[in-house]
Order: sequence, then structure tokens, then C-alpha cells
Amino acid sequence: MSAKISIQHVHKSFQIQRNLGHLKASAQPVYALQDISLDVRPGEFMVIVGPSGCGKSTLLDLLAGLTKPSSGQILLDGKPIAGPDLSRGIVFQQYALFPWKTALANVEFGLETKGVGRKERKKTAREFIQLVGLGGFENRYPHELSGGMKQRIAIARSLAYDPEVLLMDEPFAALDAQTRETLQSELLRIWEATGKTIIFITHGIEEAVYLGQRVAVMSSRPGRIKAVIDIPFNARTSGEDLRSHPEFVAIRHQIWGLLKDEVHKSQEQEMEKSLHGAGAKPNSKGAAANE
Ligand SMILES: Nc1ncnc2c1ncn2[C@@H]1O[C@H](COP(=O)(O)OP(=O)(O)OP(=O)(O)O)[C@@H](O)[C@H]1O
Repeated sequence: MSAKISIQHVHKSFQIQRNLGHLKASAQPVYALQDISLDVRPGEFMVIVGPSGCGKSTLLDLLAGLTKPSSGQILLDGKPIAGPDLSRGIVFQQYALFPWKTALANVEFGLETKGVGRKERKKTAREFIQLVGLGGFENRYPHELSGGMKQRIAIARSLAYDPEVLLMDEPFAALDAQTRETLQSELLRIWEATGKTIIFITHGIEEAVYLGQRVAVMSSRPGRIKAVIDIPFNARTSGEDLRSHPEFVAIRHQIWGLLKDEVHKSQEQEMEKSLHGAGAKPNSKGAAANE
């Protein structure tokens, strides 16, 4: 089966200006991603997990078309991603709703951009608000909704204009543990109902194993794919307590084994960065080409 999304040898570096006092400012590259290759199948739920600062959001921005790789390419249905468009919906950690619009109007927004007529727009927006379990809250404003409800609306908004791929950047990280778990199982239900391809980014191992059909584990910066793990649970949405299942615990342990050193390295990098400024040295000779 051909890939829905094909990430091929992607490198990404950023040029940052360092202020050297009276000397001329010098540009120093930050190597964010190094030789990322990953194929995501149509309808797959792919989770990318990695330590803080390893380049997860950078990768998501590339998938969204918000930035371009320094080298390598990303294909959607075999065609290079040229910029942001409605084929990919994005849900961020911060809810990114318009505070002056009601829940319904927020969900209608993407449809408006797509040129869908008013009546059809309202109908579709109501259906997606139902799908995320918020029927009856259509006329509430964001400030009248809890964090979990706002994130449900953000998901409804991203799904309403029918993107082929849903990109999710730590969408539940700001929520309390119980709301997060509820939304995780809701998301699996929505994924089953819609058949969308989902790429979900997190630094939570448990979240990754619970949600993903496959989990790509990233290294510390420059981010590389360290391993891709198959998650062999077929009955995620059956309602049984998967998290305490011995196989779940074993895979969680396996992923932590892969991540442990990366988390320590990334903590050291963070300390180095705050001591010596933003420009950290690449730690590999084969690092990214400059932009
Ligand atoms: N526009 C930019 N200019 C310079 N450096 C950047 C830029 N965007 C990201 N970086 C650097 O690239 C590296 C990867 O950042 P990114 O935000 O993608 O990591 P992350 O894995 O999403 O981190 P977190 O989990 O903490 O959100 C970091 O060192 C970051 O400082």
C-alpha cells in the first residue's frame, strides 16, 4: 500500500543570530532534525514521541507546510507538500479558538474558508460538535467552556472541513489527567468513526502506547527516528482497561528504555542552552544542510 505521508531524508536547521557585543553578529545553525524518514499509511494512527526540544514541533510544522525542510522532502499522496492547505488539519496544545466566536462559529470557520454555503456550514458544524460530544454547547463562547471542551471544539473545527490528515501537536498536554484520559479514548472513537490518518505528537509514553498503532521514538536534538514500534492492540476502543494490561506495561517499558538516555541528553542540552545562549553545537558530523 502506498504511503499517505512519506517523510524522506528530512533535515531541518535554523540560522540564529548570536549577538557578540561589539563584534559583528554571527549566524549559527541549530540542527533541529537529522535525516528523518518515515512512511505513514492511509488511515493510520501514528504517534511520534520524543524528549523536550528534540524537534517534534519542527517536524509537525513541516508536515503542515508552515516551514520547508532544509533538505529532503515530504510527500502527501506522492506529491511534495508545498505549503499549508485544507488537506491537513492541525490541533495545537493551546486551543487556538477565536474568543469572539461561539463554538458553532469556530467550527464553521474552516468551512467558510472552503467556500461552503451558510446553511450547509451550520449543518456540518453541528454534526461535528455532536461527534465530539458537545451537542447543546453550540452557542457557548470559549471562555464559557472548560479546557477539555475547548480542545473538543478545536478537534471538531479541524475535522469539519474534512482534511485527509489530522496533525496533532501535544493536544492534551495542558489538560488535567482525567480529562486527558477521557479525550484520548474519545479521540480513538472519532478516529474509528472518520477513518482519518492521524499524526499525533507527544512526550507522554503512556499516551503514545494507548493511542498509536505505531510509535516513532525520536532521539534528542538533532532529532532522528530512533525506532518505530508496532503496538499490537486491536481492541483499543473496546472499553477494557488497556493501561494495566501486561503487554501495555511491557511496551511502555520498552519505549522508556529507548527514551531514557535521550531525555537525559535533552536535559543537558537545555542546561547548556540556558548557560551559553540558544546556539547549541550539532553533535553529529552528518548534520543538516543549512537553510
Ligand atoms: N524558529 C526557530 N529558530 C531557531 N531555533 C528553533 C526554531 N524553532 C525551533 N528551534 C529549535 O529547534 C529545536 C527543536 O525545537 P522543537 O520546538 O521542534 O522541539 P520539541 O520537541 O517540539 O520541544 P518541546 O517538546 O519542548 O515542545 C529546539 O532546540 C529549538 O530551540
